[in-house]
This record gives sequence, structure tokens and C-alpha cells, in this order.
Amino acid sequence: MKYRSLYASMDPRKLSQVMVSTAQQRGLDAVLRTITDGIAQCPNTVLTRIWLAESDSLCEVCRSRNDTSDITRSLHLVASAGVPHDPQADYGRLDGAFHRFPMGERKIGRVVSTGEPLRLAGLRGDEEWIANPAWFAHEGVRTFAAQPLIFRDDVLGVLALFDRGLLDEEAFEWLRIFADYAAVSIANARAFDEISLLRTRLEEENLYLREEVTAALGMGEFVGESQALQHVLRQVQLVAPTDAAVLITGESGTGKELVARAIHDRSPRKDRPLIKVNCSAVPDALFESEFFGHVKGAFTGALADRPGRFEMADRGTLFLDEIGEVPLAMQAKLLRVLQEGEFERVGDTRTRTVDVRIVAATNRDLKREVEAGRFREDLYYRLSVFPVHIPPLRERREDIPKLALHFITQSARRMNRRVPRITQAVLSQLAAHDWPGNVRELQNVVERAVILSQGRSLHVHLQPSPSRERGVPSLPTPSMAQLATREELKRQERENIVQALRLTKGKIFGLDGAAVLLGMKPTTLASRIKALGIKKSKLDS
Ligand SMILES: Nc1ncnc2c1ncn2[C@@H]1O[C@H](COP(=O)(O)OP(=O)(O)OP(=O)(O)O)[C@@H](O)[C@H]1O
Repeated sequence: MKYRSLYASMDPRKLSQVMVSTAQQRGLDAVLRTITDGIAQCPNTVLTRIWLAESDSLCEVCRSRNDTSDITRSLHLVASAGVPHDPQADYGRLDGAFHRFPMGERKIGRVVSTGEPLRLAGLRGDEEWIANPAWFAHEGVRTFAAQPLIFRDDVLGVLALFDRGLLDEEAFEWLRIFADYAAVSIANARAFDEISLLRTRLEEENLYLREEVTAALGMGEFVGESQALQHVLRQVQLVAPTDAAVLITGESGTGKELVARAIHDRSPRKDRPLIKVNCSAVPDALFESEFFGHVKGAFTGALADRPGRFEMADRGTLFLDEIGEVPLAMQAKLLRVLQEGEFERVGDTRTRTVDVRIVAATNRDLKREVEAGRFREDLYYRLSVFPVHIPPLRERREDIPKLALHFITQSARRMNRRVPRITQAVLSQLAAHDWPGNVRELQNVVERAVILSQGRSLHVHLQPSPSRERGVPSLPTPSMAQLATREELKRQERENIVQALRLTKGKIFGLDGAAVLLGMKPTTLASRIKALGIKKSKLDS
């Protein structure tokens, strides 16, 4: 048997290369493999192995063997590599006879329990402690060396080496330095794995919560078929896949946030977060920290480092609601991050970079704000690359019945109640109202009405709408005080049904059918339609 140079084991240059390669790895498995594969390349190495102290339940091999009875820590073989004489032998296997050692048992266990290294050079192969003398002889093992892997006074495990050379003191010292370095890498890799796991868990949780919130608030679903809303939706489809900044304008409660979410959800950034800043809710003095974060001690109350909204939205979308409320001094800093993607946390000198798509919204006339000198013109143009305007509800009254029905169903479901009936009269009332608070006001009014209805017909209480006085057309409302002849009543009933059928596009059954609007059983309505000779084909006239 021909051996390589006896004293060339643990070549320091080779070891330092392995250290560099190890530093480039992140996860624990990769770090362990890099260490053992690296040492296996040193001259004379037969086999090198790492055992780490952990409980059986954390060990994959023990779990797969259903051998997780011992809940205390023992040593588990986690990495192995070598250069066998027999090319068929697999020295990378982890599940062999020496997979697990109880603490303190045999040489490996004792190195860990004492924290003392061990070097046994000049072995003959017949020493009493050797478990497999035939293997020692076959491989020509002359040295067994083991270094504890110690990180911050904690013995993590052991790095062991079976070598064909006579490992001298100096080489053994190199192995100790290497083991210290390996222990730090292992501890860091474990921390990295834990952080990755937590991050994945947080991302999953975040996704779950976002879906829950979306479902609970009925977000993401646009209701309404008016030309105006369809135009908005077409703009959303167009701009969403790009990275262009969007400025959404419209009165309060028109659905600006809904549009912002729709843009994000239809964009390539949809798997990253949409972070919202309500600029009207941030005190002037805290804007900078809110946007860019701060470092510990930057100001009174800055007890720890904190990332700002820009960092949180990295690779996602930042929704700046009420952008018109951002103070002038802050606008310059905002412009810089929009132009260069760079900023510093408050109290920090390090410049950070982010990749954020901006969607801003305002109910102010931002152009007028620019003219009045309250909003920077350059920032205005940066933000309004693609403007989207949502008209107020009073300019798209045809959306009101559908929206009302949508909110009735949604509220009833949320409150675990039967969906109350809504009559034509109530619908007329809603359609005629001016809705200064727009869709949100409609939603609130309907929600309140659903609570009061207790599962019966829906009644709403609205302040008289000024629109009536201005002669905005409303749906006919039958008056109880009016006396009518049989013929008039029949005509009114006919008109009423025709009106309801027009609103539902001829649909009788279902939650969005005319029967619900009229508060009738669908079968009764169907027979009335027949009796009154109403033809669906004539509804448009
Ligand atoms: N077309 C629509 N279909 C369904 N729901 C809508 C629609 N438009 C708005 N809403 C709902 O109305 C409520 C108000 O909408 P949103 O918060 O998006 O308005 P906003 O314009 O951002 O309001 P503000 O200016 O006060 O921030 C939300 O619950 C939203 O889901």
C-alpha cells in the first residue's frame, strides 16, 4: 500500500480555501458538506465526519428510523466525506452503524462532554478501543483526531478525522483553528436557517391574513357596470403589469384603495407586499421615520432599529394614500427616493436602496396644490405618470342598485343573517340619494339597515337628498297616500316590475334577480309577469 507524504496532512493553504468556501454558504447542510468535502481533499484523509449534539426528534435519520425515543441530546452524524480505497464504499452515508452516540460515550462522545480535543497518532489498528480493526487495517489509518466544535462556550459537536498520515502537533493545531472557524459557520448557518424558516412562516401567515382580510372586507371585487367604472377597470388592466407610478384621484370613499390593490394584485409584484401609508395620519415630525425608518437612539423614543415603509415595500408596491398631505420639506426626500431609489434611515449614514412601485391617491386637486405652491411640481409629475380618476357615485347612479345588493349580501353573510329583502321603493330611495360619502357611505348605510332589518325587509333612513330638488331623475316611488284606480294600480305594478327587470337585466331568480328587489317570491313574480303580458324583449324600450 502506497501512502502519500506523512506530514502533508492538514495543508494550511487547503484549509484556508475550505474556510473561504464555507463562508460563502448559507444553510447548515451546505456549510457542513463544504467542511467535510474540503477536508476530504487534504492529502492522507481517509474519512472526516461531523457529529452535532441535538435531540433525536430533530434528526432526520432517527426520525426516518422511528428512533426518536431519547428526547435528551445525543450526537448525530450530520456530514461525512472521505477517500476510500474501495471505490464502491460510500463515505457520504450518514445512516450507518456510527450514526448516533450518546453524550460522553466512546471517544466521540467524550470529546463533546469534556470539550477536550483528542489526537491519537501512530496507530497500529489493534488498539482495544477501535470498533472495527479490519477497516483501520484496510484503509491504513495511522491517526485519529477529533476537535470539539465550540461556539461561545457551547460544545456544538465534534469534527473527527481518520488519516493515513501521522498528524503532527502543528497540523493538529491547524485543525483546531479550522474547527473554531467551522463552529462559528455552523452557528451562523443555524441562525440563517431559523431566520429563513421564520420568514417563510411569516410570509405564509401574511398571505393567509391578506386573503382573510380580502375575503372579510369583500375587497378586490369591483361591483358596477357603469361606463365610468368600466373605463377605470380598463385603465387598471393596462397599467397594472407595468412599473409605472399611478396617481388615483377621486372623492373620499369612491374606491381609490380598491383600485390601488387591484393594480398591485394584477402586477408582477403581487407576491410581495402592498404597504400602505395613510399620509394624513402621520404627524409632520414622524414622516421621515415612517417612510425611511430609523436607527436606535436617532431620537427620543427610538428604542430600536426600525425599517421604514419603503424598506417594507421592497420589490412590492407602496400605496401612498392622501399624498397631498405630505409636508413640503418631506416632498424633496420623497422625490429623491423615487428618482434614485436611495435613502437613509433617520440617524444612519448608510445609504440603502429599494425597488418599490408607487401608487399614490388623493382626493385633493393636486394640480391646484402645485399652483398654490403647496405641492412640488416635479414630484407631481413623478407620481402622475399614469393618472386614474374615479368619478363620484352620483355620476354613475346606475351602479347603485348592484352595489347595494352586493353590500346587503356581504353584510348579511358577515353577520350570519338571512339576506333581507329589498323593495323597489328602497332601491329608488338609494338611487336618488347624492352620496357625498360615495361607495363607503352607501356601504355603511346598507350595513346599518341590515342590522336593523333583523332578517326582514330592508328599510333605510337617509337625509333628504339635495339631488331631488335639483331634479336628478330618480326611480318611481309608489306613494301610500295616493289613491289610485284599479287601472292605475295595474299600470303602476306593471311599471314597477318592468323597472325592476330592467335593473336586473331581465333576471327574476337569485340574489340579484328582480324578485329580491321587489320583495316577492320569484314564482309569484313570474306569474305576474305573465299575467301582465310583460315581454322580456320589450324591456329595453
Ligand atoms: N366598485 C366597488 N365595488 C365594491 N366595493 C367598492 C367599490 N368601490 C368602493 N368599494 C368599497 O367601498 C369602501 C371604500 O372604498 P375605498 O376605501 O377604496 O375608498 P377610498 O377612495 O380609498 O376612500 P378614502 O379617500 O376615504 O381613503 C371599501 O370598503 C371598498 O371595498
